[in-house]
Amino acid sequence: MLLLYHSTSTKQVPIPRSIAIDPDKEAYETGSPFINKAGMHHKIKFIPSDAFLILDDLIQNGEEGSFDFILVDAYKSDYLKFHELTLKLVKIGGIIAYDNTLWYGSVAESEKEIVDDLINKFRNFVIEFNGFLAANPRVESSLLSVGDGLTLFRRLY
Ligand SMILES: C[S@@+](CC[C@H](N)C(=O)[O-])C[C@H]1O[C@@H](n2cnc3c(N)ncnc32)[C@H](O)[C@@H]1O
Repeated sequence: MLLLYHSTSTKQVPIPRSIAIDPDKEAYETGSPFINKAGMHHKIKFIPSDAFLILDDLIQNGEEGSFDFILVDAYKSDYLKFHELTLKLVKIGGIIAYDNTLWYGSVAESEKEIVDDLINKFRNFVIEFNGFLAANPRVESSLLSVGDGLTLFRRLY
C-alpha cells in the first residue's frame, strides 16, 4: 500500500486529496469502513494497481514535487526503488514514511540468530535501505521505534 497526500488539488487529483494504491482490493476494503466512519471517503481516491505504474504516470503527468506526504508499506525488497520515485513526487520539505524499518528487530541481530525464513528473506533489504537513507544528503531522516519501526524523512532538496 502506498498513500500519497497533497494539500492542494492538481489536475490529476482535483478533489480527493489523497491517493491510496494497492493491487490487493481487500487491503483497501479492510480500511474503507474506517474511512467512511471518519467522513473522509470523498477525499481518498483508491487505485487498485501496482504503485510503480501509478507513480510513473504521476511523474509523466507533471506531478513531480507536488505531494506533502507519502507513506510506503509494501514489499521491503522494493523500498529502494520506491525511494527513487517517491523522492521525485514529494515536494521539498515534504515528508515520506516507510513502515517496518526495524523488521521485527532483525536489523540489529546477527543473521545466525534469526530462525524465521520470511524475516531472513527481507532483512538485508531493510538494512540496505536504512543505510542508504542514513547516508543520503538529500534527506533528513529518523527511525522511530514505534511498532515495527517507522522511518520518517524530509526531502531537503
Ligand atoms: C504488509 S502489507 C501492509 C498492509 C497494511 N498497510 C498494514 O499495515 O496492515 C503490504 C501491502 O503492500 C501491498 N503491495 C505490495 N507491493 C505493492 C506495490 N508494488 N504497489 C502497491 N502496493 C503493494 C500488498 O498488496 C499489501 O497489501
